[in-house]
Amino acid sequence: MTDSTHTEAPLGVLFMAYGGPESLEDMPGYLADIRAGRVTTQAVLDEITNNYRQIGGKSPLPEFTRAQVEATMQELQARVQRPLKAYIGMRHWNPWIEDAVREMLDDGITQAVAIVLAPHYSSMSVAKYQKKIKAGLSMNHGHIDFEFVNEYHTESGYVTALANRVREGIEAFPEGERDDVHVILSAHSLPVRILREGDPYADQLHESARLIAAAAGLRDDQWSWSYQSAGRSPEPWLGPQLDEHMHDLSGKGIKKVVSVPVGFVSDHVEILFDIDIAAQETAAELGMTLVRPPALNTDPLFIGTLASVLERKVAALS
Ligand SMILES: C=CC1=C(C)c2cc3[nH]c(cc4nc(cc5[nH]c(cc1n2)c(C)c5CCC(=O)O)C(CCC(=O)O)=C4C)c(C)c3C=C
Ligand SMILES: [Fe+2]
Ligand SMILES: [Fe+2]
Repeated sequence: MTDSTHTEAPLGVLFMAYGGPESLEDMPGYLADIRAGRVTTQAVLDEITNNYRQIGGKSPLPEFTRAQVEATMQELQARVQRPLKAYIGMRHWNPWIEDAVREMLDDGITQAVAIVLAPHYSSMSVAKYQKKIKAGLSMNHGHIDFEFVNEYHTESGYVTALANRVREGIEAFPEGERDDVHVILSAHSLPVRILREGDPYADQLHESARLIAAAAGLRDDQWSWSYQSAGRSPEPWLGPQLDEHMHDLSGKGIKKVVSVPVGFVSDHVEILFDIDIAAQETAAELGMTLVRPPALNTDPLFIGTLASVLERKVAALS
């Protein structure tokens, strides 16, 4: 296809992420959005604000997202003939997805690809981001042909990058101890009801975990699965939770642990507080050594994965 068949506007590339507060003053509004109108008690607000205070008073997620977008766009534009333009939209905070969509319409974008910086599909995550795109289009009475990346949990670059993190974590222990090191792969918990609803989230996570463990050359008894960061709502959430799982492993005599969250692609509060502070406290109580290698952030293998899945969607539009 020649360039003359395309409109003059570039092809839009919309990157979506969870969003994070840029200061502690943002916390009430941020939580109100996440909790979708349900009342947040002062105690919960204070607890979560304090968690953010301990990781530096703001979320590093917006900054990591911008760095991931810049790196991915460089690689994607080098592979694709058409001019591209990147947009960032967050689900729970500024810059909102709906505003990014309005900007795309203002720029005259007619075709776009969209991706969430979360590799696993769920009706409670990726589907909600996509609904916000549709809401943005409808509130602005506009139309853009979108191709959506739904998931990328088995992509080889993503799997290899995390397997490298696993090995890096194990190698943090002295050589003679490495056979005794146990690897915990984890992801954000969701309410148990998603299983009855046929949601693919749990299956996709387990598939990623098996591939990562195999790529890292782990024995079956050398790794296990756990959920983390369950929300504060009364319904049951998928488990085991990281804290109880660590107690269980400790009871079996495991005292050296590497923690690799596989559902998050950058460092933020669910890692920097829930693992680096809360789980480290549990480890200290249990006499365990816990090593947590860095998240994927701008790892070239991960950025290559994002570029590849987006490239396929761009091709589907051309
Ligand atoms: C797969 C689903 C989810 C991912 C991934 C996820 C990432 C994520 N979450 C936070 C911060 C918070 N999440 C909170 C609640 C919450 N999170 C999810 C799902 C995912 N979050 C759910 C279903 C809920 C419960 C919402 C509700 O209705 O109550 C909260 C609020 C406090 C709490 O309930 O714990 C915070 C804060 C970050 C930073 C993040 C990173 C990508
Ligand atoms: Fe969340
Ligand atoms: Fe959370």
